[in-house]
Amino acid sequence: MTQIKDPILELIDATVVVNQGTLNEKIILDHVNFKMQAGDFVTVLGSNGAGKSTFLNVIAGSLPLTTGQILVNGQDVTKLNEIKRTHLIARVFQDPKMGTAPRMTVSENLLLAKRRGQRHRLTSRKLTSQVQNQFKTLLDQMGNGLGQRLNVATGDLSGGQRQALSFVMATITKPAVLLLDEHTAALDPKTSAQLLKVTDERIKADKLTALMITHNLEDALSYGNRLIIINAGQIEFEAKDQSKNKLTLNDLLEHFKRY
Ligand SMILES: Nc1ncnc2c1ncn2[C@@H]1O[C@H](COP(=O)(O)OP(=O)(O)OP(=O)(O)O)[C@@H](O)[C@H]1O
Repeated sequence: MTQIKDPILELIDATVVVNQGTLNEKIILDHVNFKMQAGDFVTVLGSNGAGKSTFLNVIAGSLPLTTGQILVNGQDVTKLNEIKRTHLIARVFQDPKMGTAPRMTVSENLLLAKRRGQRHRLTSRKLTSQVQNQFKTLLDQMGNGLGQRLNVATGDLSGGQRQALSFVMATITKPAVLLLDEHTAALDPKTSAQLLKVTDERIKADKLTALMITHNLEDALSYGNRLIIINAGQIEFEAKDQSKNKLTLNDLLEHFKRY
């Protein structure tokens, strides 16, 4: 008998209505039911305005649900705001400037990230050589010279290095759920491909549970064990494991023709 594992993330009838009671009232997340098991890596597709960021926003807690529930590791986090969810959920945005403090050095930013969700996280900026070495090892894995720039102000990094740092910061505490919001979209093709490769390696190595929004259909096919398409605030299509592996670019293009 196969054992059914408890989900890491669960959305139950998750709904967001904006401008309620006005002429502009609109359902932007429409009774979404969704579960992720440990190690699931879901690529998220959808046209502009489909509701992809809304989906990630409600999971992160930056947008409250109007009705419904969100559970992480079985804990009801529906009423917790974004800050109170940071020990469970980490996010990397499209803009390399988000998520890092420009005047702080690379290692100071990493130290803050390492202490995320802990009390007294601002007590000291001092780094032991052990922690410094740990940071260097992590950054060297990014393969873009970041490991040589531990004492450089983050604002002086290239966009690609800064985005790689944001990714390391988001994953350093092995969050229960990792949200990637088009995190490679602002990078040139080579840098983007490199960050995607290490993203995939880290998700697999640490068995992270991750959602990645992308507009790149090939990336959505190449990465992850699940793929979803959001339209009008609903999950309209889902493919998993073998059925995802069988999907082709043409299948996705056909799907998008309907919108
Ligand atoms: N706080 C809000 N108040 C009002 N409308 C909102 C709010 N947040 C999102 N919307 C609307 O909800 C719809 C979905 O937006 P969302 O940003 O989730 O789409 P998206 O799929 O991420 O689009 P894109 O690919 O362009 O980033 C859009 O029509 C948007 O204008």
